[in-house]
Amino acid sequence: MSAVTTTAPALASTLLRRWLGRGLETHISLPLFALLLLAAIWMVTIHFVRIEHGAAQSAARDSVREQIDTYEAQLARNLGGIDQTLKLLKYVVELKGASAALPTLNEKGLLPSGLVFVVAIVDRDGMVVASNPPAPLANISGHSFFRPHRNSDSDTVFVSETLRDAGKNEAHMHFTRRLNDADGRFAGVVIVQADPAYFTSGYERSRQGERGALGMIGADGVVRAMRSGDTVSWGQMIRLSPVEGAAAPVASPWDGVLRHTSVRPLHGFPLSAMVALDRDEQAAPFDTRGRTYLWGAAVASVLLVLIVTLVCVWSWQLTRTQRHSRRAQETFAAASEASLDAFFVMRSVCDGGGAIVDFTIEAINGRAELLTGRSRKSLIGTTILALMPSYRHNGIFDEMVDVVRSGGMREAEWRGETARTDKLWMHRQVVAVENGVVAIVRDITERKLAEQRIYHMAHHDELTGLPNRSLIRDRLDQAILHANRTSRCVVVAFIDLDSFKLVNDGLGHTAGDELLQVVGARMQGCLSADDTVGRFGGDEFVIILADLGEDALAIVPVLEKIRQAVTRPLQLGGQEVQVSCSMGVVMYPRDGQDPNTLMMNADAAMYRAKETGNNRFLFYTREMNASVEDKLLLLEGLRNAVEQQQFSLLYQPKVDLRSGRIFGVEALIRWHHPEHGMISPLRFIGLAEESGLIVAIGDWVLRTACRQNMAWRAAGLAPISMSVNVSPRQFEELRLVERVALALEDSKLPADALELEVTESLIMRDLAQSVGKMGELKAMGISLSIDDFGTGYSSLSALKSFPISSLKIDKSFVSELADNLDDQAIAMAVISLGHKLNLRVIAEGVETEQQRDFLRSNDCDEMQGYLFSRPLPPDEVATLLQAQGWPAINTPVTLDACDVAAH
Ligand SMILES: Nc1nc2c(ncn2[C@@H]2O[C@H](COP(=O)(O)O[C@H]3[C@@H](O)[C@H](n4cnc5c(=O)[nH]c(N)nc54)O[C@@H]3COP(=O)(O)O)[C@@H](O)[C@H]2O)c(=O)[nH]1
Repeated sequence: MSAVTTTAPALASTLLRRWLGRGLETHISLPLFALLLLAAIWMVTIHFVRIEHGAAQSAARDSVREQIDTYEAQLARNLGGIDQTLKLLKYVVELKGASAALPTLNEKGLLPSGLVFVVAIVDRDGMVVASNPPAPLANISGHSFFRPHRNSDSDTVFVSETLRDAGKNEAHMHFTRRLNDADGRFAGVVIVQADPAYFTSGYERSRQGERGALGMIGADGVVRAMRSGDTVSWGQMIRLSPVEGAAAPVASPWDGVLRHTSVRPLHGFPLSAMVALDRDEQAAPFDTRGRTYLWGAAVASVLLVLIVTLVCVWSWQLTRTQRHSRRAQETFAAASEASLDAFFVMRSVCDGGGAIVDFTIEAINGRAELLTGRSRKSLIGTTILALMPSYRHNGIFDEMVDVVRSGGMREAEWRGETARTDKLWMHRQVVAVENGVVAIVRDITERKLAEQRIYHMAHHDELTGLPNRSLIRDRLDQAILHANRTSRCVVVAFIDLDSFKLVNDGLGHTAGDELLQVVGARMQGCLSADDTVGRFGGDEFVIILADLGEDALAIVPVLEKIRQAVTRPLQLGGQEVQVSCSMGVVMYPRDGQDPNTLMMNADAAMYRAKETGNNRFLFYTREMNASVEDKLLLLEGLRNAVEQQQFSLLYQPKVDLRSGRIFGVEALIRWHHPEHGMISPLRFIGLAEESGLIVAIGDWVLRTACRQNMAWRAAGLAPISMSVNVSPRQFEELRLVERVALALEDSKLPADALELEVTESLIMRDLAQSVGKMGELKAMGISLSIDDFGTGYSSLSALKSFPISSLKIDKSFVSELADNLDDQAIAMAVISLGHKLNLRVIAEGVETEQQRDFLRSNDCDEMQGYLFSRPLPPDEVATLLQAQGWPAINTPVTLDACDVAAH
């Protein structure tokens, strides 16, 4: 509530300020001003119109007065003359008689012109007795002008109404006086007859206009003569009081037209003079001026309205644009304040020639203060080069100038250069605005570091931190490019650790990992910063030495240093371990033109180094390529062999050392190459393993061996066990258990007649998983045996957990049993160990009787070797079994060739 009460006045004040502010806006203030101006214009105009109106009335009044004066004088003269004639005529008639009067007067020249007036003498009976000009005798006693004189002895002049002459188109007025005889009795009348036009001849069109009127009115209100324009009229009844230039025009009774009218009685006559000026005609000049004023005001008003409208529309648009712009600026300011980006609004500073020499900071946001470590106050007005002198040389200033010149936007990332920002990565966006640029700067350090981390992870080996295969390849590409540009050489060394497998399998993965880390670090320690050592995979390393001369021998000391560094003993899990390495060395461009060829050749040289005894480096030679090519050819052939069923199995008997009887056989594969003849599994099992072909091949071996065993049984031979070798990849394959079950099911061989031989190293790859899988197989009734026992490093505790039934002493220990005390000790230890774990122990590779005797005397359970039998085809195994006293064979014991691919 308090918030409401406290904010209401503030709101009202804001609204008032905004309203006043709006009022100041042109499109609002200008119309108000224009309204005032319009009112003023019209007030002045109306004022002038009124002045004109007054002037018109005043002028009309003056004119009427003047004209009535003139007209009155004119009438007075005319009427005076007429009356004088009447008086004279009366006098002469009364003196000399009617007949002599006119001649007397004519004689004296006292008669008025007969053209203008008709003078007549009428006797008491109304008979015209004399006239000038002469006229026929007539009686006028019935006329209106006769009776008043007969009935009254008044000696005043009588003015008759204007009458049209009978039978004529002419009209006349009659001015009469009474004639008396000597006794004063009525003796007749003297008459002066006049044309009414005679009394209106003073009409001036120029002064009275077309509709002005001038005339003479009888005291009875009847017009005697009146002219308006060209028309002379009479007889109208006009009851007008005598007026002297009335202030206002009045409607004329005869036609209703407004006229300024003046009526003035004529002294001595029952007549009045009248002048009436048409109001419109009189006011015409003034009205014209008034209209001019009005037109002027109207035109001025329209112009004013138009101009104001245009200005208002323009102003409104301008204001709207400004308001939008202001809102946009406010929004921009608010947004920029809230933004995580720093904003710098900068105006170009130009020299006299118009070239941009600097930028002045005009506005910034809070983020910009944080970024620069300077206050807004200190930044605004500062030039960018004063703030950041380095921008002149690092391209940023040139970029800003370029943005101003060509418009648009530029963006880039760069590393800070000030003490405050030298650890920061920033992204800038420079955008052209009017008279300058806006720079939007974002701190992207976190993103950059993340990118670097991701890049490092993607390009480095997690274990050793060394460049991984992808970065090795990249560095090699760069080194080759550089070598091409500078005509220099690059050396690539492919390094494989000797006996790493022993450490890894024997001491565990952790020890193996540690070994790789130590060895990697030692190799790195032998090289300069420009050289590269990377982990290619497993226990393989690659070294790239760039920018070298053509003398390959010059790098021998480096290679030797690496070899010695690797072979230095190290402590792993409390044990001193020593490994060596074999290196294959190639030189670009001598040994290959591209990275792939170089790597392949280095690999070939490394293998040759291994073949020739390990712990050495060998430079690549052309002949080494043959083995690589061989390998490729072999792989190709192996694929064909799978498709074209080029395999067969031999079976090597396993003999009980105590009874000397065969109790089982080991299935051993053979490849019958169509061109190269028989190929040893020693040559192709590894390749099949590498290529994955071992899965299909192993499956075929398993099925064939099971079926063969059942074939012997079907032939009536004694049941024996069948041992099948399972390679690591085959063992790890997800469907191994399923495949074994299928082989047993298809062949109907009892599970306890099948033994799978796996190596120690295979189990140790993933102990838990291996033991689990072995457990599943054992649960099916299948036996498991550890092949080549003694060459790996299974711990006793691990060995205890293996669900196996026998150990096979590797033939490398058996071969020198007769002379080598170490081998004897190992063989005896394995036998003892096996028995302690309730396992049977079998020795392989027994070739001599001494070996057999040693084994027998040391309680070894079983043996296998050339001494008893080489691996044999099925029928020969059958013969051997038969020879042991089993019944004669009555069915064939050799299986048809089986389709590997079909399985
Ligand atoms: N995964 C599979 N591996 C197989 C399969 N078949 C064979 N192999 C493995 O190939 C290696 C070589 O086998 P091979 O050439 O068949 O040699 C075996 C025997 O011929 C040989 N042997 C047997 N007795 C003696 C002897 O007295 N002296 C001597 N010098 N050699 C002898 O030993 C090989 C059997 O070894 P092992 O398997 O360890 O018992 C070999 O590693 C085979 O395992 C196959 O189908 N799958």
